[in-house]
Amino acid sequence: MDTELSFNVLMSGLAALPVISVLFLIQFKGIEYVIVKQRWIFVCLFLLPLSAVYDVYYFMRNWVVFRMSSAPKLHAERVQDIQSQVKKWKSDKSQQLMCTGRPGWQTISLRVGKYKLTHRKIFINLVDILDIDTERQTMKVEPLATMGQITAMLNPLGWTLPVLPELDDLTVGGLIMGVGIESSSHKYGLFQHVCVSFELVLADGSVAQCSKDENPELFYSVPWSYGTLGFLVSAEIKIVPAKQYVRLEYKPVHCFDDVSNVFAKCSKEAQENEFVEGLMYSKDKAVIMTGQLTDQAEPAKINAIGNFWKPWFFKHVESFLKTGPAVEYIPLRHYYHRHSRSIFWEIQDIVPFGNHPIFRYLLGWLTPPKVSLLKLTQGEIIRELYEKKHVVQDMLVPLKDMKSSLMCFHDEMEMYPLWLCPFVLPALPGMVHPLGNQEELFVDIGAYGNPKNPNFHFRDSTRKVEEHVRKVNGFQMLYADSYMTREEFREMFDHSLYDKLRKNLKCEGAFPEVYDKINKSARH
Ligand SMILES: Cc1cc2nc3c(=O)[nH]c(=O)nc-3n(C[C@H](O)[C@H](O)[C@H](O)COP(=O)(O)OP(=O)(O)OC[C@H]3O[C@@H](n4cnc5c(N)ncnc54)[C@H](O)[C@@H]3O)c2cc1C
Ligand SMILES: NC(=O)C1=CN([C@@H]2O[C@H](COP(=O)(O)OP(=O)(O)OC[C@H]3O[C@@H](n4cnc5c(N)ncnc54)[C@H](OP(=O)(O)O)[C@@H]3O)[C@@H](O)[C@H]2O)C=CC1
Ligand SMILES: CC(C)=CCC[C@@H](C)[C@H]1CC[C@@]2(C)C3=C(CC[C@]12C)[C@@]1(C)CC[C@H](O)C(C)(C)[C@@H]1CC3
Repeated sequence: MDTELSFNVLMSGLAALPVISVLFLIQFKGIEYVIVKQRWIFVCLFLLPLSAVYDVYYFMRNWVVFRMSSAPKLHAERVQDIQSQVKKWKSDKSQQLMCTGRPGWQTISLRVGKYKLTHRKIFINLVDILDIDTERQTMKVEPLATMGQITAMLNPLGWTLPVLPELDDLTVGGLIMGVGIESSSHKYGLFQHVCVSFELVLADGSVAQCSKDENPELFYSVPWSYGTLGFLVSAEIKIVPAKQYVRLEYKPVHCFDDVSNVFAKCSKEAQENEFVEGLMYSKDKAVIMTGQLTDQAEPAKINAIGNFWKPWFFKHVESFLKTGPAVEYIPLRHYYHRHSRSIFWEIQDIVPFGNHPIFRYLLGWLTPPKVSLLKLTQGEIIRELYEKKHVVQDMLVPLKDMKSSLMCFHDEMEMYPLWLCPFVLPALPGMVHPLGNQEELFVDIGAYGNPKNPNFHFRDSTRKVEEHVRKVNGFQMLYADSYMTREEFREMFDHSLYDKLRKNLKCEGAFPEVYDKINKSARH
């Protein structure tokens, strides 16, 4: 409690600085100019120090929990607490639907769900790593454990997750209930495909375990269900041996056709390539990267890209378009969190000079600002600006349709860099599976930034891309804005098993449907 109090006092103290500078600027330039164009002042003076305080607080809290070895013991108690909250909701005969109590601003998604204001909040305080079983090669974790926390713990022990989505603050619960992907997904599938079992608290307050052998229908329906079948309270996830470095090969490509050809070839070589990723810098310029885990590195080629004074990763990769193909050895954890420091390339809009060596050496150690704090403090003007002039979309399309999909993105939006990440989609039951009954290679095309197409319209252009994705039997990631109607959404995502389970588990009246949580009008 004392720590919480000092944390709050510190936050209020830090708040005073930027308020004074912002007030000073408003005198001369007007509020909108200051908020939008000079966001870096607020970010550098306020959010960066605050993000560091936030990190230190959680680091100390985790350290205490670990020292007291109390996490596994507390798990059962905390699950009981969640059960009693759900049972209380039931006995109240509440008309409200339920959602998790995690505030919308804390999540790694573009918007805040409006339902957080009206639904009954169930507080899930489950933040710990419970067990690592190196014999069975699994780890048991609670849903609020983050990717940063998991790599910090697992990698020094010589283990890692086969699929480790790169932003430090992504949570296990969010990645399972939503979707998680990484550059190893062409080999292992999505985050859900490296999960072995789930433990959930259901709408009647009971606890259910599920895996591919026990309660399989529930197991296959949980991913992409966005908390609408029950509350996740733990998950068992596969782990694999880690090595010290990733041997990363940069392959620059200078022609549109070659982008998809080289990318497809590398993605199909799952035995040779542990990691495959592409960054596309214009219609005909891209760098395709392939990586292998290794303990032997050529010392002259080691590059610790995660050090705060190093250039942003996407800028570093771009330089190979000029200098030609190359190989580097990157420490494993630096590789995993390679896009964290520059929040992919979103940071360049927020701190435009952030990649300048002077900034990196002086203040780089404070970056990145926490996405949650940026979200909390963005205000209405920036929110609207991001809605109308900025795109954040990840479209998952079959690899065979990659070329037409890149063309569609180019025609509708013309925005670069684009993130290209291959993944294998097994033919398993659930909301998301390939059209036939054979596993298929897909690619995630991630577009984050400001479109250059002068005819871009945030709703119309996104709807055209959504239409293309449905046509090729692809999927939209749902953490960003979706403009689909309910019918279009049902056409994209297979609801047959989901509908059956919602009926069996008496979810109507307890949880909203996925569409009611993710559609544009449900979010602010
Ligand atoms: C055997 C063992 C058991 C453990 N058991 C538990 C446990 O029961 N419960 C538990 O919560 N933790 C547990 N931990 C994890 C421990 O809290 C982390 O190892 C510690 O938080 C990070 O230390 P580090 O010096 O390796 O991180 P660093 O290498 O200094 O971290 C670098 C960066 O990683 C990210 N990061 C690091 N830690 C976190 C975090 N906690 N959350 C988000 N991002 C982070 C941040 O971006 C940070 O800047 C255990 C660790 C070990 C080795
Ligand atoms: N590389 C990648 O794969 C990336 C993935 N993402 C996306 O970010 C999101 C994850 O962000 P994060 O902030 O971790 O998660 P969120 O808090 O945004 O949670 C995402 C959804 O999962 C539900 N959920 C979370 N925990 C539980 C739980 N314990 N029980 C029941 N439902 C739960 C939430 O329900 P509720 O609404 O009730 O809170 C919400 O609908 C995912 O949607 C993911 O696709 C983003 C960036 C990169
Ligand atoms: C599948 C993969 C790799 C997805 C990567 C998605 C990231 C690029 C997204 C996730 C959250 C995200 C939408 C976010 C933003 C940028 C793009 C992010 C980081 C920012 C920081 C942009 C600036 C905005 O003012 C605001 C702070 C609200 C958001 C927060 C979420």
